[in-house]
Amino acid sequence: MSTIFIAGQRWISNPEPDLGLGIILEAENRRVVIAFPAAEEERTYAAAAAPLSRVLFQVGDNIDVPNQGPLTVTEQQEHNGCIVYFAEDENGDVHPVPEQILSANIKLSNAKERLLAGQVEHHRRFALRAATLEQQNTSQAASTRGLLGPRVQLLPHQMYIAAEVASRPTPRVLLADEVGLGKTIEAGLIIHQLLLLERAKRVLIVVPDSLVHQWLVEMLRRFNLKFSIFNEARCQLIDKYEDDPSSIFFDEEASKEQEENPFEDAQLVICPLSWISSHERRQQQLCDAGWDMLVVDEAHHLHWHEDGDASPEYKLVERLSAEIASVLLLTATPENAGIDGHFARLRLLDPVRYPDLAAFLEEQSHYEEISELIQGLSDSPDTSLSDVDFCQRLETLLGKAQFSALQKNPSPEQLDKTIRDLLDRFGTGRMLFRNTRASVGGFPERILHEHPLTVPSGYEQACTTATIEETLHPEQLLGAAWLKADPRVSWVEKFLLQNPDDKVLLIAADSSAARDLELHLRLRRGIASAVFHEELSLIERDRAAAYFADSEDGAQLLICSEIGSEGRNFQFAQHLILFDLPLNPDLLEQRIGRLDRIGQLGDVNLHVPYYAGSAQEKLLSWYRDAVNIFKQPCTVGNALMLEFGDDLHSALTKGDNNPINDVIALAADKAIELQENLRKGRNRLLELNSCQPQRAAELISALETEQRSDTLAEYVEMLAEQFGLEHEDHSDNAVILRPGDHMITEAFPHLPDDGITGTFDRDRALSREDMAYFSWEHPLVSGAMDLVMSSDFGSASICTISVKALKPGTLLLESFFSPTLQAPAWLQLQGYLPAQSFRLVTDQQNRNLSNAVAHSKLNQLAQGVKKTLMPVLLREVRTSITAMIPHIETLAEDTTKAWVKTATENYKTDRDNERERLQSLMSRNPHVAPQELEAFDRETTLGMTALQSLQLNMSALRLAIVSQ
Ligand SMILES: Nc1ncnc2c1ncn2[C@@H]1O[C@H](COP(=O)(O)OP(=O)(O)OP(=O)(O)O)[C@@H](O)[C@H]1O
Repeated sequence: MSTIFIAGQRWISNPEPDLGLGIILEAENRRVVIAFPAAEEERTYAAAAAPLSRVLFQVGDNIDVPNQGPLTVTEQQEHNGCIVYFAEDENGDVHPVPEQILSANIKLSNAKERLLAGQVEHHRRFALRAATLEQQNTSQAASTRGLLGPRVQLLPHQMYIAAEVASRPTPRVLLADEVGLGKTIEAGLIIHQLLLLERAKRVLIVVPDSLVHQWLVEMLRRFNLKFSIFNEARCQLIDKYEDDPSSIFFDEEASKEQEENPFEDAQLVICPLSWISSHERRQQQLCDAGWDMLVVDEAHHLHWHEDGDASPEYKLVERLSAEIASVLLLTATPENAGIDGHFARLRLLDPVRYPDLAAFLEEQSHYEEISELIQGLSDSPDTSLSDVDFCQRLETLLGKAQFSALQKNPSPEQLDKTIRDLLDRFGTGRMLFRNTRASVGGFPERILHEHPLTVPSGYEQACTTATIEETLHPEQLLGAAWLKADPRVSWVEKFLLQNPDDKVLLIAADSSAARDLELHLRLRRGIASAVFHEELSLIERDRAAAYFADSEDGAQLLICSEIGSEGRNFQFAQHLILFDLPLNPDLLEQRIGRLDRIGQLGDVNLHVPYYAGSAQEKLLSWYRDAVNIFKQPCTVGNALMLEFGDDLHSALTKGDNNPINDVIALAADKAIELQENLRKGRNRLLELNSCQPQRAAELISALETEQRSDTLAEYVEMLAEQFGLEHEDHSDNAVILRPGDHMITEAFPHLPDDGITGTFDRDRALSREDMAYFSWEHPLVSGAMDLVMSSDFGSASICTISVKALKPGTLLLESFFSPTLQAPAWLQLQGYLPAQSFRLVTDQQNRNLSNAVAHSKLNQLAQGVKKTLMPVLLREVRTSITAMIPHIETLAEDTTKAWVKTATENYKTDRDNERERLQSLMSRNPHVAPQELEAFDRETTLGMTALQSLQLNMSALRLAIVSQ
C-alpha cells in the first residue's frame, strides 16, 4: 500500500509538539514509526491516522543544523520524497542540507505565518485559545495539579501524602496507613498526578486476585482512569491476533523476528498477583514491556527472609522494582509477617538506604533519640542549638559541614531541611507513610459483643490430641456433621433472624468452612446470603460482593474466608461476626478493617460467638485485655506476640485460667510500655513524615478556591459555542453537553453520542455518581484543551477596537509565547519553568504595553473584521506588522533568558541537595558503587543543557487595529 510517509522525512507531532522534530524511521505495513531524537522518544502509529504534520522549510526560512551557525534556505530540491535544502551561512557560502541532518530542536512560528498570510480566525476563537493558555499556566503553577479532578472527599492525610509523594522526581514509597484509611485512594491520587504531569505514561498495578475489579472500578469512577485487566486469556487473545496474517495487528516482519509483547498493548494495566507470579514467560514479558510506575497492593504478601528465602511474589516485585523508576507498595500491616519482611519491602524501594537488616534493627533502637532531636529543632530551635550536648549529638549524625551550616543560619528552611534529613537518614525514612485512626480522627466506635456458647459434646475429647489451630476451629474437630453440632451455627442463624434488616459480614479463617456454612444457611434456613473466598473466580467474587452491597434486593449475609475478603470495601455493613479468631493480630485487624474504614457511618459491632471456657474464650480475652484490639487498631500486637507468643500458645491449651490470666496481665503492662515507646519514638517520626496538617490545610484550601471559581463553567460554555456543542443548564452548577448539528470536529473528546451531564460541585459529584465531575482535570475538559492547543485553532486573529485614548490607525500586537523544553520526559524539567506561556503586547513604536493593555479588555473591545475587507486591511498594515514582529520576538527572548536563569539555578539547588543525600548515604553504605554518583552527575549535566536550550514558540498572535 502506498503511503505518504517516507523514511528520512521530518515531521512533527500535533498533540506533542514538545517532542521536537521527528524523523520517519519506517513506513511499512500501514504503520509508521517515527523517532524524536530531542526527547529520546519513539512513536508508532497507524499510517492512516498518524497525528503528524510534515515540516517543510521555505526559501528565506532559518534552519538549524547541529554544530553549524545559522543557515537561511535559498533553495529546496526533492529526492525520492525527501528534501535537500540549499542554505546560506553568515559568510554567504551555500551548503547542501539533507533534511535528515536538521536539528531535532525546532522553532515553530505558525501563528506569525498564518497572520501574515491572512489565515485569521474570529476573535472569540483567539480568546478561547488565550483562555486555554492562561489556564495551562494556572494549572502548572498550582501545587494541586492532579488533585483537583478525582471524585474524592478532600481528606487532609490523603492530600498531604499524594502531594508530597508526587512531588518527588521518582516516588518510591510504602503507603502503610492503617486499614481502611484510603491507601487505594492515595495511590490513585499519585497515579493521577503523575499521568497529568506527564511524568508517567505506563502504569502497572499488581494486586491480589480478589481486588482486581475493585481497583478497576475505583480507578475509573474516582479518577477517570481506564485500566485494562491482563490475564492469561487476554494475553493469548493478543498473541493470536498478532500471529494471524488476516488481523489488522499482524506485522509480518515483527512476527518473523520476535514475539510481540502483549503487555505493550495497553498503557494502564492491572494484573492479578497469583497469575503473574506463577507464570515465568508472562513475567518476562511483563518486565520487558517497560513501565514508568508500579503499584503493588497488599504488599505484606511479599515474603522474604534474611537467609535469602523469598516468595515468588517477592521475587517478581523485586525484578520489576529494579527496572521501574516509581514504585508504590501498599499495606496496612507492614509488619504482618515479621520485621524482616517489613525491612525487605523497604529494601525493594531503596536498597541504598536499607542495605542490611542488622543495621535496620539497630537503627530502630535510636528512634526515640532522633525523635527528641527533631522535637528540639521544631519546638525550640534557639534553646536546642545553644545546648552543648544537643549540638554534639546532632553534629555526630549530620556531619561537620551540614551541622555548622545549620548553626550559622538556623532559618526555617534550613531547620526544615535538617528535620527532613534526620527523618530520612536516621528515622523511619522518607519512604514510609503511616497515618493512624488516632491521627486522622472522626472514626466510629468499635463495640464488642461476646456470645458465650455451650461446648458441644465430643469437642473437649477431640481437643486432647488436637493442635492449637484445630482447637480454635472446632469445625475441624466435630466431624462431617459439624454444622449440626456446632452451636456457633445455630447462634448465627438466630442472630440473622433477629436482625433481618441489618447487613452482616461473617469472616471465617477457612474457605471450606465458609462454603459449608453459607450453603447451609442459604439452602436449609433460607437466608439471603453469598459467599466470597479465594477459590471462586474473580467474576464470582465480584458478583457475590455486589449482591451483598445491593441495598434493596441484596443479601443480608456475606460469608468470607480470611484471605478472600482482604482489602474489600464493606463499610455499608455495621455487624461483623468473627466466626473464629486468628492467632495473628494483623489478620484480625484486616478483618475488622472491612467495616471500620472511611465511609463507615455507624458504630462497628464486633460479634464473637465462642465456646465458654475453651481456648477460644482465652484467645478472646487476650485480644480484649492485652492487645485491646476490639476498641482500637492494634499497634503493638505483633511485638506482644513476639514476646509472649509461646506462653500464649501454651496457656491456650491449659485447662485452668491462671496461665492465660498471667500472660494477659504481663502482656497488658508490656503493651502500655511499648505504646509509650512508640509514641515517643517511631510513631512520632511516622506522624511527622505522614502528614503535616498545615501543608494539608493549605492544599485543601487551594483546591476549594479553585473549585469555587466560575472560570471553568465559563470556559465550558466558550468551548460549546466555538466547537458547536449543545450546552444546556441542568440545575444549579450542573450542565448538559451534547454533540451539536454544526460541530466543527468529527468527534469531541470524551463526549458520548447521547451527551453528558456534569456538575462543577465536588459534593454533588460525590453523592450523584450518575453525573460527571467537571473540573479542569476532567478528560472532556483537558481533551478539549489539547484539541485547541494541538492545532492552529484560534492562533491568529485580526480585530478592530475603538478606544478614545488611542489614535485611530494605532496597531497593537498581542502575542502568547510558549517556551518549550525539548528534553526527555524522565528528566522532569517542566516544573522548573515558571509557566507554560507568557503574553506580550507592543505597538508600532515598539513600546511594551503588556501590563497597560489587559487581555480581558481587548476581548471586551474586539470587533470582528469582515472577510471581504481582510485582504485590503492586511495590505495596508503588512509593512508595519512585519517590522513589529521581530521586536516582540526579541522581547520574548529576553523573558525566556530570565526564565532559563531562574530555572537553571533552582534545578542546580535541587540536584545539589539530592547529591548531598546520596553522598551521605554512600558514606554509610559501602554497597553503593561510585558509578551511581557519576550517573547522577551525567543526568544533572543533561538537565542543565536542556534547560539552557529552551525553545521559543509563538502560540498565538492577534492584531488589534484602533478604528475611528
Ligand atoms: N477521599 C475519599 N473520598 C471518598 N471515599 C474515600 C476516600 N478515601 C477512602 N474512601 C473510601 O473508603 C474506603 C477505604 O478506602 P481504601 O480502600 O482506599 O482503603 P485502604 O487503606 O486501601 O484499605 P485496606 O487497608 O483495607 O486495603 C473505600 O470505600 C474508599 O472508596
